[in-house]
Amino acid sequence: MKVSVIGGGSWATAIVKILSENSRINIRWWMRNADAVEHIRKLHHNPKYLSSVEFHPSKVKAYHKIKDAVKGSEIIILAVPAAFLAESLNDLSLKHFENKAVISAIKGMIPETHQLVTDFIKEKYQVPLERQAAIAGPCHAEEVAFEKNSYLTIASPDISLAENFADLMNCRYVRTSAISDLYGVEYTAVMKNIVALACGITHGLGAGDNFQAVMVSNAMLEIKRLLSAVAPAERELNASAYLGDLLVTAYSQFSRNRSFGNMIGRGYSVKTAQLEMNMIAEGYYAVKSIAKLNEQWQIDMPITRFAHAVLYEKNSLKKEFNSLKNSLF
Ligand SMILES: NC(=O)c1ccc[n+]([C@@H]2O[C@H](COP(=O)([O-])OP(=O)(O)OC[C@H]3O[C@@H](n4cnc5c(N)ncnc54)[C@H](OP(=O)(O)O)[C@@H]3O)[C@@H](O)[C@H]2O)c1
Ligand SMILES: O=P(O)(O)OC[C@H](O)CO
Repeated sequence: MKVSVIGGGSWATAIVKILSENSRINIRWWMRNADAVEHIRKLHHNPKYLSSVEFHPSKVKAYHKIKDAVKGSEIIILAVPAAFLAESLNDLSLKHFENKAVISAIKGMIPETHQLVTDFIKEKYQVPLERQAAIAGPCHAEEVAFEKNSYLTIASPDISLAENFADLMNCRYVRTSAISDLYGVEYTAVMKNIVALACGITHGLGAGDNFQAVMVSNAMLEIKRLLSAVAPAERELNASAYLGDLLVTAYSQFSRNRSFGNMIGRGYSVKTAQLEMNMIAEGYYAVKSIAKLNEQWQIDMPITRFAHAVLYEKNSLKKEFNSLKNSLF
């Protein structure tokens, strides 16, 4: 089976590693960086992300032209930050997606349209949601590189697609399961990045573990209100695809969003924090989309409101922090 992976960052690299464990799969891997493609072809490592991971050339072929990477594959996995997805897929048209399953590994929203990734793919490339799935769960790329035990949940309205893809990703150190709650896991993934960013900001401002625990508990309630309003369904929010994903991002040393927020809380500008990070904090873009959508939804979202006020309204950090403190319980 041929599987295309779109993206050259940490998560794409981790996904290629996981899929390489499966003897049934050949991987066609696209990234925008031509030098990195050459490096992988010659030296079998991604030079910039998870560079210790080695790829077997008979299993993994790297491409710089996206049309070559998707040729003949049955599954396309999207693993670029949401802000760069439209640009990355620019050379593809409807025919490149015909009869293929599309799996989103992205935990963000399309900034220009404020769409979930699967809605964007449905609208632009006419791939119905039943042919799409999302990869969810608490799993940092860096830990995949070290083969630390991890759990992923694959969500699709077509449960057999979710189960089949979950089966492909199951390996010695990754255990997978399948659910049907596509929108639920996508919105949760977007929200947990916003929450981690806000946790980072408050930590940078001097808040401790006590406050963070209150933030995370309130965040679960914020997520619950959001999901009840925009994607009502029966779901187990304590499952690892929801609560677990929130916890790992809010607490892990590997969290980009938390680190980014922490720098903002310590007084860095957005530009400086982005330069310092060298990786993408999805939450930065997601805050803007969720705040915009909430102008219509009108859901009580104090943590999103706080992050938006600090990042986009340039309000006083201290004033916004005080107002956040008064909104939590
Ligand atoms: N990292 C994780 O542990 C993890 C886990 C689960 C889900 N995710 C999700 O996976 C998605 C990808 O994140 P990531 O962690 O792999 O990101 P990352 O490691 O920060 O890599 C960023 C990627 O974006 C590309 N990029 C940067 N600026 C760009 C631009 N202006 N135009 C086009 N491409 C650009 C980079 O290409 P160059 O290297 O060429 O600059 C690189 O391939 C995100 O939605 C994230 O939430 C990540
Ligand atoms: O945990 P972070 O902040 O690195 O976010 C990246 C991904 O969204 C993790 O799920």
